Amino acid sequence: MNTFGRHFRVTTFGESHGPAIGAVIDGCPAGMPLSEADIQPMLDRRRPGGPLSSPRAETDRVEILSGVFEGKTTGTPLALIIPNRDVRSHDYDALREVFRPGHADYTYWKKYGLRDHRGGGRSSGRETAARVAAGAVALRVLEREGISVSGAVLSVRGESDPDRFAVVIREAQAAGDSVGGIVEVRAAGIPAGLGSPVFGKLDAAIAAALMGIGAVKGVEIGEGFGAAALLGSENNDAMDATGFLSNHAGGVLGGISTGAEIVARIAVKPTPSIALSQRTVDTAGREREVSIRGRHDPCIALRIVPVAEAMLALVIVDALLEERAYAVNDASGL
Ligand SMILES: Cc1cc2nc3c(=O)[nH]c(=O)nc-3n(C[C@H](O)[C@H](O)[C@H](O)COP(=O)(O)O)c2cc1C
Ligand SMILES: C=C(O[C@@H]1CC(C(=O)O)=C[C@@H](OP(=O)(O)O)[C@H]1O)C(=O)O
Repeated sequence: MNTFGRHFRVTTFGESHGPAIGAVIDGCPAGMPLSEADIQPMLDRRRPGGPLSSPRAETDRVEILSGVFEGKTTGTPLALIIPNRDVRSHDYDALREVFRPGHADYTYWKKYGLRDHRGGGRSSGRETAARVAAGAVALRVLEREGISVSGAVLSVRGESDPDRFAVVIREAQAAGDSVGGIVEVRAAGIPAGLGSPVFGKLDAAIAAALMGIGAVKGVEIGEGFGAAALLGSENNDAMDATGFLSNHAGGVLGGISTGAEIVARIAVKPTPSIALSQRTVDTAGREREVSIRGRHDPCIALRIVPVAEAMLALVIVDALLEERAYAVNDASGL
């Protein structure tokens, strides 16, 4: 499955070491001003090449190929393309027959009987550039509705002082290792009433979207796992005439938005590709030792923030457009 959403449908395409990656969006409302300049800043936030990320030098320049006429969306499919500029695929020859522990090599091999060993093909975090491009378009739609999305790294390997993140990451990297972290995403300005009551609950859709990002191993909404240790009187969000007095629910009750901020957190695992020697097997089932070279993120949590924002934006825009599809026509008098 390479398509996400029902009303604002996003298909991503491309491999990490292919000529390009990109996204096709079907269902974007017509008449919205849109240019590459609306998408590029979010892609720049995700781009590799920073001091604490993979040194792969990608410019990640997006081009809109279709769906915009005279600066406005036409309501027809938007095609966004991002060329891959720095693949260096031969650096990955040693991995052709070896499964990297913690990566998707073994499962792709078992499922498809072949695999693109050059940076993992579509299992690469590189694919998330395409999601971010689509998410940036979703955010343009949401902005016009007064909805905003933001994200932040809460901790790295249990350390919650942002001034210590770089130290913790560099320490692990120097030892040939990697670290994980926790990231929070929020959406504000959400109207009450988005989502479905039974199947397709808004919180379920958010969890699936966030868990659908590589390296995400846990999702919680609002109080999340912490709610299990609270009393009902502590966890309930009491109300007065002005609205909710707290937001333990994280903005969703019964699968439907409450109108309060949506708050979700994700647990991001340590980067699987590490320089330390690890035991594995090859495609012939022989036992091997592997020490992974190449360009890898020492801490994916730092890079995942715009990706998580993009996925949350895609869920919300989809729920918003679904709501519009079923909206009562007040003018009809029915
Ligand atoms: C933005 C981003 C960057 C990533 N960078 C790397 C990386 O440099 N090296 C690596 O081994 N995995 C990296 N990953 C993680 C793998 O893509 C992921 O662990 C792999 O596909 C297996 O999927 P799973 O962890 O969800 O089971 C990255 C993921 C994301 C979302
Ligand atoms: C290229 C990106 O991240 C990549 C994600 C990734 C992985 O295994 O997920 C492995 C590395 O790719 P390669 O080994 O081909 O350099 C990262 O650089 C990107 O985020 O744009």
